[in-house]
Amino acid sequence: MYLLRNSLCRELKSLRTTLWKSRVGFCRKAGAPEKSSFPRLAYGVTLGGCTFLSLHCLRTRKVNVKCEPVAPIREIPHQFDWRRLWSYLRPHFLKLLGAVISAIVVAYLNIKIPIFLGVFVNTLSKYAGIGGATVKTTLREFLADIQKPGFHLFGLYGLQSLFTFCYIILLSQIGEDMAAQIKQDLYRQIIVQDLAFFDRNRTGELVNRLTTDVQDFKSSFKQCISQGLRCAAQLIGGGISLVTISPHMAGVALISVPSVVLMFSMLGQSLRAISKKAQHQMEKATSVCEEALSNIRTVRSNASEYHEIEVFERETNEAAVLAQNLGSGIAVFQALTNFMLNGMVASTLLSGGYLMSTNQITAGQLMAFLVAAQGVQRSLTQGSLLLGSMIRGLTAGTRVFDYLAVSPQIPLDRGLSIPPDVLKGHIRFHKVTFAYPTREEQTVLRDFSLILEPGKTVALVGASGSGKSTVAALLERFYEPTGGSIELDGFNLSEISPMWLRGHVIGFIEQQPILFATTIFNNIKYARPDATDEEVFEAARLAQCHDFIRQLPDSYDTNVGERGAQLSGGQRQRIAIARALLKKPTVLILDEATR
Ligand SMILES: Nc1ncnc2c1ncn2[C@@H]1O[C@H](COP(=O)(O)OP(=O)(O)OP(=O)(O)O)[C@@H](O)[C@H]1O
Repeated sequence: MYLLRNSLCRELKSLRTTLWKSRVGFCRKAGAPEKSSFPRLAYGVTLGGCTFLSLHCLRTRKVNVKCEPVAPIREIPHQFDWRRLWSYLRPHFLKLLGAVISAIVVAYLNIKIPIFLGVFVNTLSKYAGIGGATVKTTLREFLADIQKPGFHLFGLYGLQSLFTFCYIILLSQIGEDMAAQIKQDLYRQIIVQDLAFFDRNRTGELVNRLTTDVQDFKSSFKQCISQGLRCAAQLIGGGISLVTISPHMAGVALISVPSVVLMFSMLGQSLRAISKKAQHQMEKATSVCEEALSNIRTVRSNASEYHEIEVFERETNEAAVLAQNLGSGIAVFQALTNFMLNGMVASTLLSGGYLMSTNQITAGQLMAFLVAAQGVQRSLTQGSLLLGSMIRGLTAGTRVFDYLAVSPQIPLDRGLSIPPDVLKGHIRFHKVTFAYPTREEQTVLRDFSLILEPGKTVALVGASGSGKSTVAALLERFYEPTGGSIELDGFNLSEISPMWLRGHVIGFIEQQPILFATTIFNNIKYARPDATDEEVFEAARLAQCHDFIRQLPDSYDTNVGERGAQLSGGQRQRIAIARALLKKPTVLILDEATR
């Protein structure tokens, strides 16, 4: 303990000396005269479990500005938000209209084609059994006769292909644009959320929203518009042409349609609930593997590989069972639909045969009727298949839109910034009370008061879990106090823009600093992308990491690996310190950054 304390003191002293030497650079940033600048440059609010004690816990004058208690995160809706969907579709309205019209035209042509096919077959059937005429006469007559119905039929086939091409290409463009926009909005929405949001939601789940859910939603949207629209139009049109060709046979054939529609709605409801559960479970399984893989060192050092495999297997098996339940539901639905549809065709043939035997309809009419009935049957089969995709899409869409509807309690860029000549770095915690939003029943700070004078190095000391990091987190405005107030140079922190505060005032080095999987140079520059190379090197020198970086084979271009895994813990911390120093912060917080 004693040694640890001494070594920490040494670290802090050396850092303080370095900072002292660099005071000129910091002064300029703060816009203050060079001589008096160091005091305002930094509070090293060193937050350590066993560091030396220099805690100012003062009861100070009453403040007027009172922080509002943190409101609970807004309840998110769980109904599909059609209005939001429309907001994404509106910019593509013309294309969507084009796609819808093309799909309807295709459906209309699909209805018309059997009728023209019937005429075509009737013309062909005239030549059945002609053997006495000369080949030449027969061919000429045949060509003259068949020309018109043939031209119509092939014309319709051509148009059908053209409009199919149109709606597919238009829907593909709309779907891709919309998915990209949703992804971007979702990412923008997620990344600005309060830390409480990230305390509540696992990374794997969030990544799932951005990838799988958006993908599912897009595919389902495209399918529903193209096939769904075509199915519906064909169903209606097919029904009309069946009635037109033969009302009697149509009556027999369409008898099963209402029951299929009824089944659609009844089964759809329960299938959607199963789908929601299955997707949630799949997400859970992904989170498990994401967490294990991203913390592979911890898994390995605890020899927990087999345990992780077991957990993953359990979660995926559960997901598979739920997915199978969904599949079974869809299978039952499709089997019933097929049975009804086949029954419909068989009864149509029976009644058609009878009508033909009594000369009430021609062979061409029966042919036309059968093709139209087949179209209706195909539409219903496709509709039942579509149902699964639609359920998946609606569930995924609901989850994506739910997240889009969540707004952060602490908007990132709203609030005031203190002019450089006013900014001194005087900090005051006044009777601060705080409980983490995810654990409201546990008060971490109660009536906590603290004054931090500019130019002082203050250490907070306390047992593990006593709230030292929490003080730093509140100063960073990661969370809002539930009571009391925090002031920076007399301004209530809750009125100050968090973005400005974190970007210009506070340099924060976390307890376990994380680096990005890029070069050391980029990691340091991350804090200030506009910094010059020299400034980056200078920050590294201040953090005493310049020398060891130079000794690495690729020097500043060394890739640090995922989360900085290819560096030692101490090296990671020093690079994180350099990153914080590059901002030339007015207040520097070291949360046991140099253990
Ligand atoms: N994100 C969080 N959500 C809920 N509770 C939290 C969260 N972070 C910390 N806590 C709880 O708040 C209390 C204070 O935690 P804090 O990290 O401030 O302690 P600390 O004094 O910095 O501890 P240490 O010296 O071990 O770093 C602890 O009981 C901890 O369990």
